[in-house]
Amino acid sequence: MERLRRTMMFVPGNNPAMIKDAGIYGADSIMFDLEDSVSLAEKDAARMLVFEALKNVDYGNSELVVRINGLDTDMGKADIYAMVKAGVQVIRLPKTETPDDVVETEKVIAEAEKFFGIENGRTHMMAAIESAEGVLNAPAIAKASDRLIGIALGAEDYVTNMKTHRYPDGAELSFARNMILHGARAAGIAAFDTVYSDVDNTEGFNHEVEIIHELGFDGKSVINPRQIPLVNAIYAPSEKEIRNAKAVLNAIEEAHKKGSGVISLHGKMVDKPVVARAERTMALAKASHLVDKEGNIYVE
Ligand SMILES: CC(=O)SCCNC(=O)CCNC(=O)[C@H](O)C(C)(C)COP(=O)(O)OP(=O)(O)OC[C@H]1O[C@@H](n2cnc3c(N)ncnc32)[C@H](O)[C@@H]1OP(=O)(O)O
Ligand SMILES: O=C([O-])CC(=O)C(=O)O
Ligand SMILES: [Mg+2]
Repeated sequence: MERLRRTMMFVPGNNPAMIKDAGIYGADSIMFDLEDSVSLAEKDAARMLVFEALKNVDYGNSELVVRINGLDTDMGKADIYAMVKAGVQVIRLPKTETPDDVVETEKVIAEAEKFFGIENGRTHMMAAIESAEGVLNAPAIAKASDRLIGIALGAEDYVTNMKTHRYPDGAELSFARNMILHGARAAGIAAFDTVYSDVDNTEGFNHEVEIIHELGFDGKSVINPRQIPLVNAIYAPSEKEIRNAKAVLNAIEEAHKKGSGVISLHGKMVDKPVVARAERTMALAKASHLVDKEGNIYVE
C-alpha cells in the first residue's frame, strides 16, 4: 500500500528535547533539520545529536527524514556520510535548483553507502524547491533520480527569491505549487506543500491545507505538533465520501459481472477513473483507521 505522507514535521536538529519526543505526536514523517533552523556554530553538534537519535530513539512507524545542508556548503558531505551511516530513510536536499544538484547529491550518497558497506540504493531522497530556477526545473528535478520519493515546496525561501511575501490567499504560490505538483505526478512521486509559520493562526492554516488538499498534494511540511491533527482532519475522507466510494466499487463489480466497464450510479457515470479515485479514497480511509480491512466503517 502507498505510504501515507500527510504530515512531515520539521524538528530542529539542535534541540534535544524536541528530538527525543518527536515520535509521540503521530506525524507520518519526522524531518530532523540540519539546515536553516541550526546556526553555523551548532552545525557539528546538531549532526551528532541527530545521528544518535536515529541510532537510539524508537520513532515507531514514522518515516525518518533529515534535511541536510547542500553540497555547496562545508557541511553537506559530512551530513550525508553521517546520516547514511545512521541508516536514515530519506535525505532531503534543500534549495534544489537543477537536476544536477540531485545527481551530485546522489553520487555522494552512493559513495557513503559503499564506504559503510550499506546496500546501494537503500537511502532515499527528496528535493525541496525554493527558488524561481528550481520551480522552472521542477519536472526535470523530479525525474533526476530513482531514489526520489518526492519533491517539496519551500515557500519561505521561494517568496524571498521572488521579491514578495506570503499572503492569506496563496496567489503568490499558485504557479510554484502547480509546477511542483505536475512535476511530481509526471515522475510518479509525491508532492509536499510548504510550512505555515503562523502557528497560532488555525483558521489561516486550515484555509491553506484546504487549498493544497484540493490541488492534490500528498501532504504538508509542518513545524509544530499542533498542526498535525488539523492536516489529518482535512485529509481524512468523510463518511459520505467513504460510502460513495464503496457504492462505486460495488457498482463496478456488478457491471464487470455483466461484461461491462461502465455503469450508472444515482444518475452518474461510473467508469475507470471514477473507480481509481474510489480505490484511493478507500486506501486513505484504511490508512487513516476509519474503516477495517474489509472496508466497513468503524462506529465511534
Ligand atoms: C523556513 C524553514 O526552514 S522552516 C523549518 C525550520 N524550522 C523549524 O524546524 C521550527 C520547528 N518548530 C519550532 O521550533 C517550534 O514549534 C516553534 C518555535 C515554531 C514554536 O515553539 P513553541 O511555541 O514552544 O511551541 P509549542 O508551545 O506549541 O510547543 C508545545 C510542545 O511541542 C514541542 N514542539 C514544538 N515544536 C516542535 C517540533 N517542531 N518538533 C518536536 N516538538 C515540538 C515543544 O517542545 C513543546 O513540548 P513540551 O510540551 O514537552 O514542552
Ligand atoms: O521547506 C519548507 O517548507 C521550509 C523552508 O525551508 C522554506 O519555506 O524555505
Ligand atoms: Mg528554506
